[in-house]
Amino acid sequence: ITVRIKDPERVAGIIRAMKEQGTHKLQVISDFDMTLSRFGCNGRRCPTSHNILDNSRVVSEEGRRQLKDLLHYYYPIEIDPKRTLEEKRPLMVEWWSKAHELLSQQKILKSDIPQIVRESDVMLRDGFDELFNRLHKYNVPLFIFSAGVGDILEEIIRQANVFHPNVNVVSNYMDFDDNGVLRRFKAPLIHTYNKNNSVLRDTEYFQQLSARTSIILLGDSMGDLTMADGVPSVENILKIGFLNDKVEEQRERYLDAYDVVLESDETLDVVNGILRFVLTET
Ligand SMILES: Nc1ccn([C@@H]2O[C@H](COP(=O)(O)O)[C@@H](O)[C@H]2O)c(=O)n1
Ligand SMILES: [Mg+2]
Repeated sequence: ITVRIKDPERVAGIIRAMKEQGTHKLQVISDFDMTLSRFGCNGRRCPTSHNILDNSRVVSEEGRRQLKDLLHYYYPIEIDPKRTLEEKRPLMVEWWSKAHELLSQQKILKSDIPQIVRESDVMLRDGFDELFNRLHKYNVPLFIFSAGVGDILEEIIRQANVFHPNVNVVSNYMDFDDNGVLRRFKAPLIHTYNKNNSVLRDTEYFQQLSARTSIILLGDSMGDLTMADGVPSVENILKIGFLNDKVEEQRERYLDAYDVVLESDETLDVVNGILRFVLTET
């Protein structure tokens, strides 16, 4: 595990200020895939919430092949450090739209979801239970803002017994017909590079987000950095980034953008350590 911090004094100052502001001012805004869930599973890539569906038995062999082709074409674009966000955005819309269209042709049942998740290889990062349970104990909202599939990620945290009432999710949700068959995905489409105010301002969480001015932001993509942009008067924000892929090429950019950068870390230990300090009275 490597923890990299460009400006350690600044980070210490933010953490101290968060503690002084108190529990009632704090919220955690987190990405889901590859941030709360693991990137590596026993030497292989862990599935994202999309991949869980893509690889499941409810998708035909041909469908699986097409979804994999999309992943192999668009994922390198998603993480390409040489392309600008402006270049990437329309391509991400293309990827998500094509994938959602393919999934919607597969006759996936709402009632299949618990089994699909149970049979998947998904793993939450070590220490997830400590994180979710501590935030619940201290009544700190955990806002999960994900470009993944909301129905799948909710089921993952439900099966892990940590879907507490302080957890709210904004993500891409499936739209089922009266027979419980997937027909389409609900709007707005959330992809890696529109996780910002444009999506958030129409959600019921917008008001709640506004009152909590100390923010711990957790992400793994450059697109996750704008997840807190909807909060109007942020006083303290600590951005913690998991640098999972193309580590050497992306290190400098991550260090410029995130306050704390975690490399080769499949745990939530650093986040838990900070929360332990911020949320206790000593
Ligand atoms: N068809 C797709 C589209 C996206 N992905 C991956 O999902 C991740 C986005 O979800 P977050 O919870 O991290 O916002 C992102 O890493 C994409 O690579 C996918 O696997 N399949
Ligand atoms: Mg992610």
